[in-house]
Amino acid sequence: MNARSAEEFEAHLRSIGEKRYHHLHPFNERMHAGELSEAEFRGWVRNRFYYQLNLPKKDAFILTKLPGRDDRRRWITRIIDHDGRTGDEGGIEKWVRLGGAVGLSREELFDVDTVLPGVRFAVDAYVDFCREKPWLEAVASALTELFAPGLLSRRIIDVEKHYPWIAPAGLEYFRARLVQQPKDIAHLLELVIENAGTKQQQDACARALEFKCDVLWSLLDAVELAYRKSS
Ligand SMILES: O=C(O)c1cc(C(=O)O)c2c(n1)C(=O)C(=O)c1cc(C(=O)O)[nH]c1-2
Repeated sequence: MNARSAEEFEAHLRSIGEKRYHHLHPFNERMHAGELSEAEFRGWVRNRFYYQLNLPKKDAFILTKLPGRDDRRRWITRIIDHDGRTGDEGGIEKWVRLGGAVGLSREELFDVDTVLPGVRFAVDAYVDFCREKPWLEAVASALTELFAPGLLSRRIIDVEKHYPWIAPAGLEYFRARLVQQPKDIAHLLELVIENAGTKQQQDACARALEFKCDVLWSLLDAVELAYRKSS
């Protein structure tokens, strides 16, 4: 089979997100409708923090595999965006502030032994995927970011509207991501579309994106199951 054209390939990748991205998950739908209890919201922030903590690690695995210096120079900004550097607190610290806004201490957030088993399983699978797979597939697994800006914009609006007990300053993480994400998305698309030259490589990238949709979906499944009863 022939490889898809660049346009067809990108359209195919986007069609996967339209069907399988976690904006469709019932937990996210309830978040946007204002239906989450405080315990559910707090449970999400606490468990999603494990994902946040692991993003720079999986990006570091990918960094070691990227063949070109220019791409490594661009990729390394993803690690700094989360870990921060002098004068820039970074995304992990912003998530700690979100934790504070929903009543979670720094100690509770960093106590990763209490992360839900399903969340740990999903996030660890993502890190392992990025450690083990060839760089093209590992990079492609981040393509869920293509669909994040729409979700994040809605999240900022709907959380401010429906959850007045959360101080708006706690949402700074999401506002910062909206500024940072376009450069990440441009780089991801460039790397994947220019380097997946064969049908087999394109299919492997599509499967990586599907796998990542499953990671995000499973994370929310675990949170939904654990906290729904306590509400
Ligand atoms: O809140 C979200 O819905 C959401 C989703 C995703 C995503 O689609 O993977 C990311 C983020 N946020 C995010 O903030 C982020 O920094 C990020 C990095 C990555 C990645 O896989 O490299 N995904 C995401």
